[in-house]
Amino acid sequence: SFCCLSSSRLPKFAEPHLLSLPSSVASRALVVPSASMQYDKELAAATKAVSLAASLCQKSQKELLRSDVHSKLDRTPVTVADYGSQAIVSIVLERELSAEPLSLVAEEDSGDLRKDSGEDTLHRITKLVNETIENDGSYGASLLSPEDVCRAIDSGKSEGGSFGRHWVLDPIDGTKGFLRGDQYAVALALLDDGKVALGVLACPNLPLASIAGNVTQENVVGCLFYAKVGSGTFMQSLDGSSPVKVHVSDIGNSEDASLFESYEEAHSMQDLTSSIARKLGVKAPPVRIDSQVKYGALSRGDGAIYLRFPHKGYREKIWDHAAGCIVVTEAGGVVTNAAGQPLDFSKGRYLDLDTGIIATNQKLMPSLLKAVRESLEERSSSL
Ligand SMILES: Nc1ncnc2c1ncn2[C@@H]1O[C@H](COP(=O)(O)O)[C@@H](OP(=O)(O)O)[C@H]1O
Ligand SMILES: [Mg+2]
Ligand SMILES: [Mg+2]
Ligand SMILES: [Mg+2]
Repeated sequence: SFCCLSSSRLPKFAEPHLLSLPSSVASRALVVPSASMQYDKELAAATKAVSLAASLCQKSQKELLRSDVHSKLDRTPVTVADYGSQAIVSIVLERELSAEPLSLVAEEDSGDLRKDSGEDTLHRITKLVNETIENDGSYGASLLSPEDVCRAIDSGKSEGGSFGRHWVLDPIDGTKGFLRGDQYAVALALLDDGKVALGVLACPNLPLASIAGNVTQENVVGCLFYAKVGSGTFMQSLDGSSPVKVHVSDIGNSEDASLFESYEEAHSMQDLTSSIARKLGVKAPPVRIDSQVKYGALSRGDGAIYLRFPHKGYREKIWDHAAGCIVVTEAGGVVTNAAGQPLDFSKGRYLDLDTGIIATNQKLMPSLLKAVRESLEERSSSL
């Protein structure tokens, strides 16, 4: 048995305003959307897509068998839920926004599923996707074939770039956390001329109440964060409670700050992050969480600093940060590279990044940047 979002429980907060106008008004060519209405239609579609994908992931996480885990060429894991989530988001965006051509930059592709060895997996993914769409009920009963599912996954092959609109998707961010039964996120953002215009982050295992200090009494889990440029960041429960506006921590004394980093030791140089924490006088031990859930938790002030310093040679992908970045910045935070410059999402599928990503509030940023600079200098002189 499992629980799925019914369409009536899907979030309704971001319906396009034009839909409620008489058609004579809606069809008038010269209706210029006000700043607050801009991207409303896209945000509604993104929220629906991510909510459905999250329900697919929740169902799959419960049923997950070892055999559903595969290794990609880069030896990172991928599951039926990663593929299924990507297919769902692609299909929902396509159906909800059919007026515009869809450019999607997404992590997975169907290469392995189209091999003989992938046939069984593809069938399980197709079943998951069809069940999720059927449960939602808003797209009738037409069943998708395995080929439809592969095509939906492969619409994520766009290269992005600095012109026009591109959706950016991580169907499951934190696959390793997902496999452990820990934190993971479905992360979707829209780039417009190289800048993040909106972001939606589903965090199916994140408690609704604060996880500050790494403890929570709350047993209600499943959060959805969304942010639109210039409009703030909101959070609601994944099953559709009314949204609340969130804000980053207002801590100004770094000693009281708590610090997030990757759960996976291989994803960040923890000797460097502990040197930074020492310089800042941070008292609490770092809180290790998988995926962009760190950005979500930061946006509501559960912690004050996120440090990410991958080992040399690792190239960060835009889908690992685009949604999280706008969720934090619209909540009043700052996300930069190690030198304090904003992240540049306009360079294609990869972030053009030298060293590291840091996120915090405005008050702590100057001392954080100083600690980062000193720790990096000490490191390079000791190597
Ligand atoms: N060696 C490495 N260094 C840094 N990041 C890595 C990495 N190997 C994988 N990753 C990325 O780290 C993401 C998870 O983030 P986190 O470290 O915050 O939990 C992974 O996303 P996926 O799980 O979507 O593949 C993957 O893109
Ligand atoms: Mg991956
Ligand atoms: Mg990822
Ligand atoms: Mg992923």
